[in-house]
Amino acid sequence: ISVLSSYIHLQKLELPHNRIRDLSCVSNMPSLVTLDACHNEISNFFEFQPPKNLKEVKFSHNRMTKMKDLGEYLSLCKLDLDYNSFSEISGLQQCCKLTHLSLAHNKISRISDLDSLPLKHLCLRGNQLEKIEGLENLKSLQVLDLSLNRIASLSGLQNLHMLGLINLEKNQVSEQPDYRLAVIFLLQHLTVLDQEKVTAEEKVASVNKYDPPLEVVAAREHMTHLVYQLMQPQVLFDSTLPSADSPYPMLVLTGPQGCGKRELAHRLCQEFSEYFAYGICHTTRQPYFGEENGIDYHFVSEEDFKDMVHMGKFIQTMSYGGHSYGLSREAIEQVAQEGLASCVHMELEGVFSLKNTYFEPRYILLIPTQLEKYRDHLTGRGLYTAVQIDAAVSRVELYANTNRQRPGFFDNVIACGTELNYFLAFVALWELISSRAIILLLPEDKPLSPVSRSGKEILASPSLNALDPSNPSYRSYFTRIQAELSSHKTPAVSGCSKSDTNSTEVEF
Ligand SMILES: Nc1ncnc2c1ncn2[C@@H]1O[C@H](COP(=O)(O)OP(=O)(O)OP(=O)(O)O)[C@@H](O)[C@H]1O
Repeated sequence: ISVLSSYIHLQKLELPHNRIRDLSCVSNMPSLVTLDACHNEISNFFEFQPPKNLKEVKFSHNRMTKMKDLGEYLSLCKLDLDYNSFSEISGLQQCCKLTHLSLAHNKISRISDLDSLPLKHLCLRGNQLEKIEGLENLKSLQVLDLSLNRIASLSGLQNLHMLGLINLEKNQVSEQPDYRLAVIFLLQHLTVLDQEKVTAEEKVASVNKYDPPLEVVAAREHMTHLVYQLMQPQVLFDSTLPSADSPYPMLVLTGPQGCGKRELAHRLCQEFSEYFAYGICHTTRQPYFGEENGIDYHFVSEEDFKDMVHMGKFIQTMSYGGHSYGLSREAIEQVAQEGLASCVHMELEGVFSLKNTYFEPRYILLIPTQLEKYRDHLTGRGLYTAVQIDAAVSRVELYANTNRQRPGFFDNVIACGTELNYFLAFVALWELISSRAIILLLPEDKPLSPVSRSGKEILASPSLNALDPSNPSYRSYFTRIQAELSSHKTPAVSGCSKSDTNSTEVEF
């Protein structure tokens, strides 16, 4: 084809299906924009002077073995090198306009050197790849074909946020169970996987499998307990039986770990002992110093807990910090048989679960408003590792979000977080209950006030002690803040309001 050397104005050159070995004539075509030399016998890679505007090159089905630096081919946008014998990707770093690259059916065993490219389409079908690597920075990648390789894992696919189409057919990984759902979950913008459209159902199923929303987890958990319960001989829990007009009264205090809800629950049951008793949950964690079995929790082994689940004993369960927690039907029934309402505390997931049951508790959210103080408080307890503290603090936003996004999900919200706020939270709770704003279903004939003492006496109680679970009397901690209180007016803290004007950090 040396005769073509005189065609110096050529912009488009198509030479497919010949026996061409030498393309040096292209050096005389400075205006060339597209070059198609596929199905030839070329073994030299780009052996010609770079035409300044060369955008598209097709060299598929040739005999090339080694890539070289294409730094001078600055306009290159599309490069088709399928069906050659390349074993390595190299020399493309400077091709700052390369958006389409195809190297299908070569002998490439590693993805390399593509980092800085603005690639939108990449095809490496039919190579010898064993893992997905070197793609993390290809933020513009929209189409990726890695089919017919030896890829065994999906790792390396994360961060490809623009990817809409991927083909991983004929790799080991595509044989794995739930492979489709895993890919769809990793690549949230995917529309086509392995040449099949991704359906809306698959998208929902993938999220439900790998990051299920709280409702889904709760629904599954509820179903499990219900099925196990139905498999047992039926026992009538008559004190808590649902009835249309008066559901059994229950109060659930919820909020992140160590926010003070447990202390408030105990305190409430002390002060309103004619109305409330503490619903004792089961847990598989070890008791902290000062905690008593049958008062704070029923402390049980993992095995016993599992047995209880299988015997349908629980209304709800939850895993938190590597331990299991559960509220049993019997715990509630015991309180109910004494003619009392149950007061329990639990994490948000527990609330979602309870909402599936026939119980109709009132839910009060206690939310720390000042994250740093909450963190200090958890640290000061000396019970938690840094990871546990981070986890607890990070969950505050989950509570705040739930409250913001689901009006009415909690019956009341009380700000807490500092010791002073714990006190204020109690006062708020006390006011809510006294005014019957939350427990609407308590018997009307009982006068609603703290049974033992007046409000002032509660504050002045000498028996009250520090807020520290390792202290045996930590359930009463109010004296410690008395001094602080004397310099404050008792504010009217009510549900859904922020009690502390300085506490502006968490919006709920
Ligand atoms: N049955 C349950 N379902 C869901 N969450 C529960 C249940 N029982 C307890 N929890 C919650 O699990 C978390 C861990 O409980 P644990 O008693 O181990 O923590 P803690 O450090 O003493 O904190 P807290 O003072 O909030 O109880 C707490 O937020 C607690 O309210």
